[in-house]
Amino acid sequence: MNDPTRRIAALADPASAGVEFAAGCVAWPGAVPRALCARTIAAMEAAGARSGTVLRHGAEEHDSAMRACTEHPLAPADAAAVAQVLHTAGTALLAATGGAAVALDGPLFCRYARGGHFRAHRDRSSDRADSAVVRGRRISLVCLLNDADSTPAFDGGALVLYPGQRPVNAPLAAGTVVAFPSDLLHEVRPVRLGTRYAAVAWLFDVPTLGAA
Ligand SMILES: O=C(O)CCC(=O)C(=O)O
Ligand SMILES: [Fe+2]
Repeated sequence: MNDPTRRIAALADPASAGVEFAAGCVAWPGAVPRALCARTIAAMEAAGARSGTVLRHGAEEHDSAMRACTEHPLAPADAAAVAQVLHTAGTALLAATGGAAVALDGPLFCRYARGGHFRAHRDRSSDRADSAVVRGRRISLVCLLNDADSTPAFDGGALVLYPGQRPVNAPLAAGTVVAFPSDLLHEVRPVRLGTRYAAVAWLFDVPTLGAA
């Protein structure tokens, strides 16, 4: 058995465990143990698949020119450990920047086959037709579950962020958690070979739900 607890504890201090690779963007290498990555990929392959959508003015649309991947709904028990690591990482980043009450949306477990991609977009919406959860997104969290050196492996599929003048490639190795502001422009470049597996989640502002 792997021991995610030890890794989560290491995330409690983002300054020591995380690397700020661009303004406001932090990576925690090895936050999700490799064995958990492999188990999650197996669970994704065993789960159903639906083609990925994009949210436009309150509606989920299929647009494979914009986003080509499949989403795999895992049983809560299979998703829980990865979700907890993503939640802990996002909370650590928010704590460092002064955060409000937030909750986790996701994770979504996404599979990008050869040619799969997600063109430049922002995860946080300002369209009032979109849900409060999407309008309230503060921190985007991504954990790649495999990389060029894993089995299965893939090539291409870089996560490129646009925090300033120059694009920045997120340091995505299997098990690394990357956190960045949800209003930051970013894209997943096309997968050239193999299959890319990733977990994606968002911390969103609870007050924007209007329930408080
Ligand atoms: O898989 C990734 O690296 C990021 C995916 C993404 O940007 C998204 O799902 O919104
Ligand atoms: Fe995104």
